[in-house]
This record gives sequence, structure tokens and C-alpha cells, in this order.
Amino acid sequence: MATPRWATRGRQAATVGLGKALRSLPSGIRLVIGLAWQASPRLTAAAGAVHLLSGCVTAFGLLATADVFAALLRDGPTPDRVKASLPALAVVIASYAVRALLDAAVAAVEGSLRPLVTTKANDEVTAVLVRANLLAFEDADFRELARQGGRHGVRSLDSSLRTSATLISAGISMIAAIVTAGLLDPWLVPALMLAAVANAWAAARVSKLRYQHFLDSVTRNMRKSVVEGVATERTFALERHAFVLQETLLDEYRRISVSLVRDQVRMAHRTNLVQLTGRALAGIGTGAAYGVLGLLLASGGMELALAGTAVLAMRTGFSALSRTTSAVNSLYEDSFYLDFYRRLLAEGAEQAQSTSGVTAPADPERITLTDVSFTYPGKDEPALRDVNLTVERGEVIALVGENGSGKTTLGKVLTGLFPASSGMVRWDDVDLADADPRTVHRSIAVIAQDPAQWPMTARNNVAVGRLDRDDPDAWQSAVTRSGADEVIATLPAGADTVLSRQFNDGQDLSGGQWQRMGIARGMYRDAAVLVADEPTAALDAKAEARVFTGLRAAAARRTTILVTHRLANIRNADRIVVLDRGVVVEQGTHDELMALNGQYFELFELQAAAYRGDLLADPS
Ligand SMILES: Nc1ncnc2c1ncn2[C@@H]1O[C@H](COP(=O)(O)OP(=O)(O)OP(=O)(O)O)[C@@H](O)[C@H]1O
Repeated sequence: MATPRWATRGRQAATVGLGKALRSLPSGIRLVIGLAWQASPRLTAAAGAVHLLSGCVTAFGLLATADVFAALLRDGPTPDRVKASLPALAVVIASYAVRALLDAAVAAVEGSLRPLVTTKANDEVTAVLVRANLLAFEDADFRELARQGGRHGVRSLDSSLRTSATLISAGISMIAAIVTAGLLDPWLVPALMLAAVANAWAAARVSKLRYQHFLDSVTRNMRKSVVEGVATERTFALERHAFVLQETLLDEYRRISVSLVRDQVRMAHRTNLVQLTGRALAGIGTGAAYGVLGLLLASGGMELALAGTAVLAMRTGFSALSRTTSAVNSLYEDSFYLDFYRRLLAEGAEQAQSTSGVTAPADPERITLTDVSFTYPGKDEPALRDVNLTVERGEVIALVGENGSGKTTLGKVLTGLFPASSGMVRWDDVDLADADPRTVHRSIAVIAQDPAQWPMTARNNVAVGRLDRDDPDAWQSAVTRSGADEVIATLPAGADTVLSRQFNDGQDLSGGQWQRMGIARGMYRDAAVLVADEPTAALDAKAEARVFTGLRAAAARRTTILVTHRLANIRNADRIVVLDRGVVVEQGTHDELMALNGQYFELFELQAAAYRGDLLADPS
């Protein structure tokens, strides 16, 4: 499995220097606060204000405590000293009370703001995916980025919001403590800073190790989830059992799990070592701070009262320091995942279905392809090469060719579902590259090879083909021509039966029955250009004959592109286009192509021989 594009770029981010990485933190905080502001400016401002206030009150309480110490340790009778300390003591008690109230306010504001922010972030991710063009979903990297950005990214946004708030109040308390200690004696500051830097270094290093581990295991985790899927999901259950693959899959699942666990343990050892080093250095800083204090006291450089305040400031400083470093640590770690979210929105915007003022003709007289090539994202080989083709209104064009020759792709390019990589697709005079895709798609109906199984009622499974049409007669006609009426007749609640096993009273259908629903949907849409891609592959012979009669009856009024391997069904097509490895190699009517004695002749004769029984005849 190749490493996804976004993970390769992430690896570059994980190898940048610590300083540069820490400098990138504010952009993460900006993103989170920006999103919070968009979600609710009022609550964001309130959250900022209460956190700021809470930090200031802590600092104020600390300074008031210094006054209490100063009053208590002054010369004179004890009752006088206690009396003198009372105003400062009242301020300390008041600061505790205000702090408790502010904590409650913080909880209330955050409780309201955080769900708004995550809802907004989820909404943005969903909107980006809904608005992405069809081709984006063919790009495996984009699909994986959507999964990671939507899951890790949004979760990180939520936790970043919480930690940004903690960082503000803990940061203010820490600065207050350092300033207080510095005012008492400047020598205390470098010692405190050593502890702060050691803690920050260890925290950031651990985050980086964790992120690197995440990137190293991305591909294996994807592989594990694929193996888990094929080993446990219903879609693969039949073949898993029939081909006795259960134990093999379980072995593979365990093999990947063991390798992941091994790396996890290795990472845990490395992070422990880093944390131990950080703590040792922080311990040296703390020891040095107390050493400085001891020296100052011993040499008479500081009074006992001030030393008491210094101890208090240092304790407050260390506690704020540990909260600050843990906040920085988690913000730093989240910043990597926030990047997924940011990148998903950016790539999603690039992949967004374009909008333009150019309207495609609703019922084109002619569709023209000039030197059209198309290459799937991430592929080197084009699926279509220099295709030139003209389709007139009312024509039935059949696309034939071996598996992988490009028939489905050509159907999508003709209808503007995929943009040509080079060359030009025109509907009358309009180049589809300039047209608003929605105006193109409004005029097309697609009967897919593997139709979507919409989890809704049978009635709506057909009606979803054209939501703006409320025409029971047309609905009935589409259902009858496709043979879906026979499917609906067997359902317990008829057309009102929900077609999904996710619901208690829901029901699943067979492959052929789903295909009939898909055909009915395409027919109900009644669009000017119809692409039917192997519409009857899963149908029985009777249903197939019925569908082709229905398609022929409707064909006179529209342009029909038919992809099929069953050549007997397309003898009457106006034109048959033969594709070979993305190139149009033959085109003409059935009789013309048979006379040509080329690829079509060969394919047709092979199928005819099978019907005549020649293929299985004993050669002897
Ligand atoms: N989503 C995709 N991503 C990358 N390559 C693709 C994708 N879909 C198809 N291809 C490749 O493009 C080529 C043409 O595929 P296409 O589905 O158009 O063939 P087809 O003629 O319709 O085949 P079939 O008869 O099997 O349905 C094939 O080589 C296929 O492997």
C-alpha cells in the first residue's frame, strides 16, 4: 500500500525543528478561535473575557497573599500583626470566591460554545464533501484525507478549543508568578525558566514522537481496517466462507496488529525516556530556585516575609507551568491533526464542483467529442485516448469492447460527469469545460451498472430520480417498463416498504431486483440524454427483453448511450462504437461492422457461437 499524499506531507511537518513547530502553534489557535467566532461571536468573547479575568484574579490573589505574609511577619505584637493582615486576607478570600464563580462561568460558556464549534466544523466537512465533484471520489488520497480530517481533525478542534482556554488562564497565572518572583529577586527567574523550558521541551518532543508514530502506522492501520472489513463484513461473508478464507484473514489481521503493537510499545519506551529527561531537568531548575532562595536568606539578601511570598509564587508558578506545558503539549499535538482539517477544507475547495454562468443546452441536438483523453487521478495510463465522436439527438449509440476498454468512462465524459483531461466535449456550441455542471446534469439520466441502494421506500427509490416531478402516471409507467412493478408487488407494504436492512421493518432486495429499481429511477427521470451502463446485466431474460422494449420506445425522444456486453441487444442500435484500451477502433451499424470483419465481428461471433452451442461442443 502506498503512503497517502497527505501523510507524506505530514512527515515533512513532523521533521521540522522544535522552535519552528512551536511558532506554528498560534496559527492553530487562530483557526480554532476563528471557527468559534464564526459559530458565536458573543460566546467566544465571553469565553475569552472570563478566562482572562480568571488568570488576573489568580495573579491578584497571589499579590494579596504576599501582603498577608508581609503583615504577619512584621515586627510587633501578634494581635496587631493579625489585625494588619486582615484587609489583605479579605482580598485573598474574595479572590478565591471570585475565582470559583469564574470557574463556573467558564464551564457554562464552554459548555455552550464547544458543541456549536464542533457542529460548525462537522458542517464544513460535510458541505465540502457534498459539494466536491464526482472525480474527487475516485481519488483514494482525497477519500482518506476526508476520513482523517473529518474524524481526527474535528476531534482535535474540540480539544484545542478547551486547551486554548486553559492556556490563556494558566499562562497569565504563570506570568504573574514569574513577575512576582522576579520582583522579589531577579535570580529566581532563570531557575524558574529552566524548569519551564525543560517541561516544554519534553512535552513537545513527546507530541512529535506520537505524531511520527501515527504517520508511520497510517498505511498499516489502513491495511488493518481493510483486512478487518473483508474478514468481518457481510459483503464478503459468502466468498469468505465458500473459499474458506476465515483463518487466513484472521492470521493477516493478527500479523498487522502485532507489528502495530510492537511499534506502540517502542514508542512508549522512547516517550518515557524523554519525559524522564524533561523531569530531571525541571527538577534541577526547581532545586536551583530553592537553592537561590536559601542563599538569599542565609546571606540576609531577603527577608523571611518576602521569602514566604517567593515560595508561594514559585509554587503557583510551577502549578501554572505544568498546566501551561500540558496545554501547549496537547495544542502542539492537535496542530498536526488540525492541519488535516485545514487541508481537507482547502483540497475540498479545489475539488468543488465549479459554478459558471454558462448554461448547457437542456436538450442538445448534437454531442461532439474532439480529441478527448481522460486519465483517472493517481493513474499514469489514460482510460480514454484521443476519442472523436459525434452523437445526434434521437440516436441510440452502443459502446462495446472488452472489460476495462473505457466504455463506462466514455459514458461519464460524454455526460459531463467527468471532465476531459484534454480535448473538448461540446453539447451543441457549449464546451462542457465552461458550462455549469448542474445545468449539464439536469439533462442527463444514468442507469448505473451497480445502482445505488437508496435506504428509503421503494416509491422514493424511483422518485429520487427526479425530485421536482410529482407525476404518479409517469412513476407507474417507469416502474412497469423496468419490471420494478413485479419487485414492488412482492414487498410486504408494497411501494411503501423501506428498502434497507438498517431499519426494523426494512427489506433488502436481490441484485436483479435492485437493478430493476435503478432502471425505473433512470426512466422516471426522463432526461434528454440517457446513459444506460449494463442496465440488464443482473436481469433474467424476460425482464431484459421488457427493459429493452421500454428503452427502444423512449429512445426516439432522446439521445441514448448504451453500454453492454450482450451484443444481441444492440443489433438495432443506430451506431455501435467499439473501444479497445481507451481508443475507438471501429464504429458503424451492426451490418457495417460485421462486414468489416474486425473486433466487433469477432466478439459477436463468439457470443453467437455460444448460443449455437459451438463453444462447448466436443472438438473431437
Ligand atoms: N475509479 C477508477 N480509478 C482508476 N482507474 C479506473 C477507475 N475506474 C476505471 N478505471 C480504469 O479505467 C479503465 C477503463 O475503465 P472502464 O470502467 O471505463 O472500462 P469498461 O470498458 O466500462 O469496463 P467493463 O466492461 O469491465 O465495465 C480501466 O483500465 C480501469 O482499470
